[in-house]
Amino acid sequence: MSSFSSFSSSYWAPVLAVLSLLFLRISLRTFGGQNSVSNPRRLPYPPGPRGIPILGNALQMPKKDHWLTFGKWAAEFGERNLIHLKILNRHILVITSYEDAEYLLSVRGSIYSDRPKLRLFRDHANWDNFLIMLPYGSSFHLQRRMLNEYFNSSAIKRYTGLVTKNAQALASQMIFSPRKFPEFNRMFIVATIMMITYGHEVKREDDEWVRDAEIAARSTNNFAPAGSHPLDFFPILGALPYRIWGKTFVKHMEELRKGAYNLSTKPYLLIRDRVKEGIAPYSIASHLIEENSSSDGEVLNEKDISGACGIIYVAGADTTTASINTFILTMMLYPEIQRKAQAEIDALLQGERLPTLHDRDALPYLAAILKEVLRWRPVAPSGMPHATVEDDEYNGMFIPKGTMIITDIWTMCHNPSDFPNPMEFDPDRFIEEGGSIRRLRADFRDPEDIVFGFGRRICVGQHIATAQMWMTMATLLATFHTSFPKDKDGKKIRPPDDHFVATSRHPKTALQSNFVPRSEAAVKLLEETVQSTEDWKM
Ligand code: HEM
Repeated sequence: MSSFSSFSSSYWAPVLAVLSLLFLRISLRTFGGQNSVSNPRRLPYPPGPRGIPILGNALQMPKKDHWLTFGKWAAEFGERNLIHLKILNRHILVITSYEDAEYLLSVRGSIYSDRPKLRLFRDHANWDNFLIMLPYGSSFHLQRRMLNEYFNSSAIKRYTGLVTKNAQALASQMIFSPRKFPEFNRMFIVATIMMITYGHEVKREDDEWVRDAEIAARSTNNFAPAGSHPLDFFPILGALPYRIWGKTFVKHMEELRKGAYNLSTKPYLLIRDRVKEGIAPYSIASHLIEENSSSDGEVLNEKDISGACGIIYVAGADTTTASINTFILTMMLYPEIQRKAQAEIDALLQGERLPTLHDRDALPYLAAILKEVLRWRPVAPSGMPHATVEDDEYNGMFIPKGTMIITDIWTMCHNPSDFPNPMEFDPDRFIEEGGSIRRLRADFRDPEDIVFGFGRRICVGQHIATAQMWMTMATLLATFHTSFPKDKDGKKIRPPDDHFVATSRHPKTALQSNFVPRSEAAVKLLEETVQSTEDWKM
């Protein structure tokens, strides 16, 4: 799901024409309802580019890759690493430094943990129970507690067998279908998610559950960037019939509503029936249903259970898949780094077995590659917006209630003071070597503290995401060499430079890569391991 609200929707043209004629600034405040500013000490807003009356900075907002513009603005205006923008009645604060993000979103978390009101999604399309959309309140706390029980750093140990099995299954597919990495990467990441969440086994590429979820996740793209439709700015417009926005809008709204149903209500009802019949395998959904069932069979908190389970696919599939694709891209771009990682694995395993998650601490160079993949092309470059629930003052600046907070993860990950030569892919930046000792440096800024967001809304799935990434990376490195494929003239087929511009949206074209087994022994070991692996049970 697109994560940032800007002002590029085509729906705005007629609205603006009417607005500029009809609305005075004061009436914007009345309709928007977000701007009841009390600033008795008349403190300044944080610095930022100068806007124009009524529209504010709307026309300066970049159409794409806004994080790059934020970085430039930070250098120009943001000597304090904060940039203030205003679009119509909405205040926006962009935070470009790790320290400020950590302080405001964690230490002052009681003020900064709301989400902007994505009214189109929440009020008009039934996405109101998905954790990622929830306001900071009781449902938010309940769903965080629910998911934390299954995804905290120690809980995810119970998925070790499943994550390992699926990484090995992915690698074994590369023996026969070396050109289909993107498809199988996605399938096996989703297989883990579906098994953990619903106990559903994904066996084929065209699995019905995956297809439904995929269509549902895609239906959000018609309204990207989320929060940018006139309905989000002026809820009063919601009283008008949808057809005033055109036929396509009506169709896209139907798809969005169906998407919400297919992602949360449909699988929930199915698992609830199975629990009642006593035939549901253990899963997050079945366990939550059992935990919340009263003695007369009624299930409490149904909306929260279905929302918490539904968000796992939306938030976890694209992000993890895209990160692994970025890893493959870096291995093709930097073959010497690939060889160094393989040498580290070979030295530990001696070709006698495949890696397991227990080997993580013993392979510091691989850990460094994982961190560098997350940093170099963060999949959520401007995070998910937070919002403030009350007025705040920070370093002599005023931050009004209802301000949308953008964490500019891209700029933080490319800050040259923390990461010298930030555009270089250089895992060695995290490593110290001396004699026969190689270990992760203790004194570096850890990208894992940035890319998963901040404070009370920090990513729920960060531990399972890095476990899936690590396991896939280690297994592929142990068994295959990957390189750019060549065209009929022997020229390397490289994706365009902006292929992985780092959003969790899908890449423009499928990543082509050429997987060649490192040796016959590696293939034999892989096949034997896959055959001897038993079905996984939670
Ligand atoms: C490499 C993979 C991933 C990355 C980089 C990532 C990154 C993020 C970021 C930046 C946020 C926003 C945090 C904030 O608001 O400050 C987030 C939220 C979230 N993530 Fe992830 N994520 C990843 C994988 C996953 C997975 C596998 C799951 C599922 C288990 C997941 C579940 C969530 C949920 C539920 C939220 C919303 C939390 C809330 O609103 O309170 N993520 N993630």
